[in-house]
Amino acid sequence: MKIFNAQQIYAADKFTIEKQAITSDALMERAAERIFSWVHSRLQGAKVKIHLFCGIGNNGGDGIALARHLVENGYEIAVHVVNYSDKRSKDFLINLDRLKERKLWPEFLDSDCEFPEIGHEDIIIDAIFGIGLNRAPEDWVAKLIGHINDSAAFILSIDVPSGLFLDKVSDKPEQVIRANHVLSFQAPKLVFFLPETGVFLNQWELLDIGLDQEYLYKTETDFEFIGKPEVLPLYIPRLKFSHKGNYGHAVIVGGSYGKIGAVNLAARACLKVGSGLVTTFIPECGYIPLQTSEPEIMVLTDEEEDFISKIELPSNASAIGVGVGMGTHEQTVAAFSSFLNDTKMPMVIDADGLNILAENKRLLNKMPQQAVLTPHPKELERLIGKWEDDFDKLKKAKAFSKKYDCILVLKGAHTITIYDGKGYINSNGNPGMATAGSGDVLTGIITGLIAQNYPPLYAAIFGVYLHGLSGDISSSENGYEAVTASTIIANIGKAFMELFKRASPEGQEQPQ
Ligand SMILES: NC(=O)C1=CN([C@@H]2O[C@H](COP(=O)(O)OP(=O)(O)OC[C@H]3O[C@@H](n4cnc5c(N)ncnc54)[C@H](OP(=O)(O)O)[C@@H]3O)[C@@H](O)[C@H]2O)[C@@H](O)CC1
Ligand SMILES: [K+]
Repeated sequence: MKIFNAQQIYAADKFTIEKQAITSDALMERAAERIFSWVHSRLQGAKVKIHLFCGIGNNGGDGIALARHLVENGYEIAVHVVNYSDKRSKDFLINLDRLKERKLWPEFLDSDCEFPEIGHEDIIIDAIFGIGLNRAPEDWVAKLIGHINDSAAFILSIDVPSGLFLDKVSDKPEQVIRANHVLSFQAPKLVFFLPETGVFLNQWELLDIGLDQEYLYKTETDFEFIGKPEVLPLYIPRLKFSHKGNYGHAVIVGGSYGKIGAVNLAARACLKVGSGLVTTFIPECGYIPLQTSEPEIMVLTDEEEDFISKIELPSNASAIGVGVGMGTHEQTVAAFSSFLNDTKMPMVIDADGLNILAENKRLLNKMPQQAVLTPHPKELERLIGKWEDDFDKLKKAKAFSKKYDCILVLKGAHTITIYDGKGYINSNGNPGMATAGSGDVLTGIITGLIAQNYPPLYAAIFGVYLHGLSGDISSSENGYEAVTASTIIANIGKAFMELFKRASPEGQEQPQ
C-alpha cells in the first residue's frame, strides 16, 4: 500500500473533485459520514459525552460536519472551536453554518479562555490540526493539547493526531495529541511508523473516502506499507519435479567462542525457509555442538579454535549470510576483508560483519552488488553516522544505500527496507521479538531466500514480513515474554501457511 506525502494527498483531493465533478465540501461530507458510521457502529447511541475539539481548517471542518451527524442521531456533544487563526477554510465555514442551522452553537476557545472540563469517561474527537500543520502551535494551543492529553478520556483523532507534523519531528512532544485511535483518510501516513512519531498513537485505521483510484495507482511514492497483498506476489512456488539442488546452497559464516548459537539460529532459519542445502563456516570450537544438534546442517571449520581467521566456502555455495556472532578479532577482520575481495556472491551482512564494515569503511566499496545489510539502530549509526531525527535517518540511509548499491534493512518495530530511493515499511511483528537471536533468525531467513533465487530486495522485503509473521504466531501461542528466536524459527512453517489463507465471506481465513 502506498504511503503518500501531504502534497500528494492535496493533489489527489483536487484531482478527485475535478474528475468526479463534486464540490470539496461534498468530499468533506463523505469523510464525516465515514467517521460517523465508525463511531456510531461502536457507540450504538450510548449516553456518553463526546467533546469535539475542532480547528478552523479542513480538519476542523471534518469535526464540525461530524458534530452535525452526531447531534442528529441523539448523541450528547460539546463542540469547542480552537480559534487559532482568523483564516477559516471555506468548507469549515459551510459546515459551521449547517451546525448553527440546527441550533447548535459551538464554544470558541482562544488564548485567554478557560479550558472545558473533560470527564475521564468522556470521548474526545481531536480535529484541531490535520495534515496542514506547518508550524508549532501557539503556547495556548499547546496548553490545550496538554489539557486534552491529561484528561484520561479516550481520544479519537481525525486523520492524524493534532500537532504531529508529517515531515519532521516536533521538538516539543507536549504539543502533540496522544491518540488512542486515529481514523486516517485513504492511506496511512509515514509518521505512524517511525519510532519518534509513532509513539503519539496507539492504533490507526483507514477510512476510504473514494479518492480517485487512477491518481492513487499512478502516483509514485517514496514509501510503501508492506502487508500480505504486497508479499504474496513475491513468493516463488516450489515445483513438483524439483530436487534440493534447485533450492540453492546457503552458507552462514560466523560464530566465535561463546557465540556459536547465533550461527545455529541463522542456519536453522535458512533451512526452514526452504534452502536446499545449508552449510555453516565456524571456528573449530563450534564443530561438535552444531554437528550433533542439527543433523541437516553441514559444518565447515576454521583452523582456529575460537574465532574465524580464513573464510572458505563450499564450491557450490549460492548465497552467504555473514557476521552473526562472529566477533571482531583482528584476524577475523583480515579474513572478512580478503573474503570481500574474492567473493561477489549474493550476501547478507549482519552484526559483527556490520561492525567490521563500520570500523573499516574502505571495505564498503568491496561489497558485492545489492548486498543486504541488516543493522539494528546502533549498528546503523556506526555505518551512516548520527542523525538529527527519524526523517534525517531515512534520508541518510537512502543516500548510503545509493552510494554503495546495497539494501539496508533498518530493524525496528516497523522494519524499513531501503533500496533505490524507496522505503518498504513492514506491517507485522511485535515487541516479543525484541529478544536474543531474533536478528540472527532474520539473517538466516533472508540468506535462505536469496539462495533460492529470490532477488535480494524481494528476499529482504519478503523475509522481514515472514519473520514478523512467525513472531506474531509465536506470541499468539506463547505471549510476548516467552517469544524466543527458537519459537520464531519453529513458526516459520505456519507463517508460510498463513500467507496462503484467504478471507472467507464471514471474515474467517481459509487455506487457498
Ligand atoms: N484528501 C483528503 O485526505 C481530505 C482531507 N480532509 C481533511 O483536511 C485536512 C487538511 O486540512 P487543511 O489543509 O485545511 O489543514 P489543517 O490541518 O486543518 O490546518 C488548517 C490551517 O491551519 C494553519 N496552520 C498550520 N499550522 C498552524 C499552527 N501551528 N498554528 C496556527 N495555524 C496553523 C494552516 O494555514 P496557514 O495559516 O498556514 O495559511 C493550515 O492550512 C486533512 O487532515 C483532513 O482532515 C477532508 O476534509 C476531506 C479530504
Ligand atoms: K487531528
